Amino acid sequence: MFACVMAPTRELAVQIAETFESLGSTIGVRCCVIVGGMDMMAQAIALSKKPHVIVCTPGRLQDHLENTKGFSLRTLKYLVLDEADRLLDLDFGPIIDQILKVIPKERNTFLFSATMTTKVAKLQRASLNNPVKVEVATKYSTVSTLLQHYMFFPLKHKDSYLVYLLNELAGNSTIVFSRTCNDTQRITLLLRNLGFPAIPLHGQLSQEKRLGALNKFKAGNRNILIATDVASRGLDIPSVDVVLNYDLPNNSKDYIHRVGRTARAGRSGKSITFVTQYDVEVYQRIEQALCKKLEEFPVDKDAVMLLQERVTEAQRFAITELKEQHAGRSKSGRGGHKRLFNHDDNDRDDDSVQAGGYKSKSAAARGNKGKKMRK
Ligand SMILES: Nc1ncnc2c1ncn2[C@@H]1O[C@H](COP(=O)(O)OP(=O)(O)OP(=O)(O)O)[C@@H](O)[C@H]1O
Repeated sequence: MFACVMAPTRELAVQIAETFESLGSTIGVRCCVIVGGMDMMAQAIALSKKPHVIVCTPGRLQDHLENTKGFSLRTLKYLVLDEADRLLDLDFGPIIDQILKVIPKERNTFLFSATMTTKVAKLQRASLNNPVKVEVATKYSTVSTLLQHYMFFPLKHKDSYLVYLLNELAGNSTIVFSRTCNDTQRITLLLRNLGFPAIPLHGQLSQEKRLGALNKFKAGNRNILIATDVASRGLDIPSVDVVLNYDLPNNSKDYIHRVGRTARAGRSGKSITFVTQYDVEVYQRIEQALCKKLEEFPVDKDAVMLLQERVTEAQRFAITELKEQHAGRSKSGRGGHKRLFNHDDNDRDDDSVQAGGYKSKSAAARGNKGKKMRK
């Protein structure tokens, strides 16, 4: 083992491993990806073949260190932490501490992130000797090709504004960030009921579904990805035109990472952040961190209000469908399975998307009331 590259999400680890694999034959490097949600045994076999590089998420790496016979990091020369500030924070920190105890002190450590922690206690985790800091900018900066906007409206109209905006932006490849797994699923169902090609990505989907969603979005089969912050860091999808912050990010760092999913490598992109009466303070802190005031996105409020009736109806059906999914899960006797959404629910994505848009059971039951909304 030569190098270990760690990333906070499975999707990012897989992306990094794909880059190594595509370079592999040219540079003669064998890489192995070790992330949660995949078969431990297959990974153990891959590790036994002594790859030069492993790309991993911290939890699964720790799992292998503890349980896979013959596997250790004693010969490690390079440790890379991608999205290092995230890996060093409280969620992952204790696992990283454990891992660092079993790797050589004599090594090169690389920390990468668009936002880096200044907290000494966190940086101490990485046990650096003679560190060198390379900084592109001292403040949180975004690229000039990214046009950033906000929209301000009352909370009760949030879904109508989302639908209005997606109609306005039809044809663009868009990531919509929401705060919770449950709401991510609800918004997806709501949009599908209105004919939008939306697909969810969140931590309560199986690993297969998570990667499947990402691949469908990348391939353009669905051009609206509804995601939690699991998609906010590191993912490099060149086709993303727009980032919508349906819910505000928890802090300005997360804002930087989310909007960084568009306008990559010199391309242009757009971000629009939803601000309701309850979000003003957090939003102002984000603007302060950016050192700039964003422009309001122009909205035809009358057009938004005209959508309200159909959006309300679609909301009702989305809630019913969510309940159906929960009930289906209990009936199928998968009580021990702690996922909110079972595999069958998500398989419907393949079965039910037709040329005219998604047709759920509930949508089918109400006939053409669920007709396509997009222009
Ligand atoms: N020197 C370069 N010349 C041309 N393209 C580049 C160069 N460096 C990176 N790119 C391209 O820019 C895109 C973004 O690169 P990458 O994903 O490494 O960025 P990053 O700094 O990790 O971003 P983030 O951490 O915010 O996701 C990729 O598509 C990559 O191929």
